[in-house]
Amino acid sequence: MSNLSSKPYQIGYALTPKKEQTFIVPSLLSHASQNGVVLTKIDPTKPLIQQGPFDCILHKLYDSDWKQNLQDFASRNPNIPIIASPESIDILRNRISMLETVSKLKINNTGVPKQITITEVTGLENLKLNFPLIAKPLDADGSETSHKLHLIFDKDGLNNLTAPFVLQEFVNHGGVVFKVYVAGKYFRCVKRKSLPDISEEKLVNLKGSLPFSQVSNLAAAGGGEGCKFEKTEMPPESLVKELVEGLKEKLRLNLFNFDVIRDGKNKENYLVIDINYFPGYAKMPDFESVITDFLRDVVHKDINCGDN
Ligand SMILES: Nc1ncnc2c1ncn2[C@@H]1O[C@H](COP(=O)(O)OP(=O)(O)OP(=O)(O)O)[C@@H](O)[C@H]1O
Ligand SMILES: O=P(O)(O)O[C@H]1[C@H](OP(=O)(O)O)[C@@H](OP(=O)(O)O)[C@@H](O)[C@@H](O)[C@@H]1OP(=O)(O)O
Ligand SMILES: [Mg+2]
Ligand SMILES: [Mg+2]
Repeated sequence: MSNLSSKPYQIGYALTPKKEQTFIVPSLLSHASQNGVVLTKIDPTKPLIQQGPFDCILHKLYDSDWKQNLQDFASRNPNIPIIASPESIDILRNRISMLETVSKLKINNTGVPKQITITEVTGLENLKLNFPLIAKPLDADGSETSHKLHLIFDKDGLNNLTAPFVLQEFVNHGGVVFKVYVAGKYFRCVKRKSLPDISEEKLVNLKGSLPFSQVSNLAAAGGGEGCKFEKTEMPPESLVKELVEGLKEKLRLNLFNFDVIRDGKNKENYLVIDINYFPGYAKMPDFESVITDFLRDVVHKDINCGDN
């Protein structure tokens, strides 16, 4: 189906200023408009039903007024797709529910690191986890603090953390993380630099904790430290595909990415460590055509966006 000779599809978007800056770029706008897709900014503080008309809504905002605004729009316009339903997005805003989805898939050789939630910072003596650990804020709500993680080398490193947070076992994985970007029918796995392995010998000399933030973004452009990074094999395509299909179905989401690491102790085993709603697609090659094709598929109902 083509709309190139008829009216273009109107996609309303509601994004944070940061997301708008990185995603709504001239190359996307021009590729989309050449292919019959126009992206129009929504004012999230005003009723959606008074804006538009839209053929589809694309958003990454979480506050309750916005959710109400979306709901009012959806009940009046049940046939207009919304990317994505707040209920699905909320699953990814909590680092426990996020990874529970992976465990439920029960895919061979694929799991998540051992992790527990800490709601108060007392009584942390008998943790059934092995050091080193990573502390991650429980809420993955897109704030700067939600990306502030700590490597914890010993018991002392557990002091001065702000609850609630997740304590996750650090898994040696050869310093490379695989990021799998999903946009509807499309997916692509890329390599990024990650934290280096921590051997038992090294761990003896490491004390307390070490803060870090968005380590994989630092190497988004340049790759890793030369040869070893280049030589790192990608995970099997069949496994990536199974994860993509499983997560799309369980989460009822079409726009997300997830981080996967290969267990250094057992190289058949893969662990999913993070899933993000509507990540930084502009870092992906051909992102303009991938996103435009996806939006056209959604308007054509070739892709189901959930409830409406
Ligand atoms: N359990 C783990 N074992 C080893 N390395 C890990 C583990 N968890 C996280 N990492 C490393 O820390 C990085 C950041 O962790 P994570 O992806 O959970 O944080 P984030 O702030 O949600 O990241 P993003 O920017 O992708 O949203 C990962 O990309 C990986 O390099
Ligand atoms: O652009 P946004 O503000 O959505 O930031 C997202 C960021 O994209 P950007 O680095 O291009 O900005 C993503 O990076 P990649 O995984 O794709 O590398 C990832 O960190 C998401 O978790 C972030 O979303 P948040 O968790 O903060 O809501
Ligand atoms: Mg991550
Ligand atoms: Mg994340």
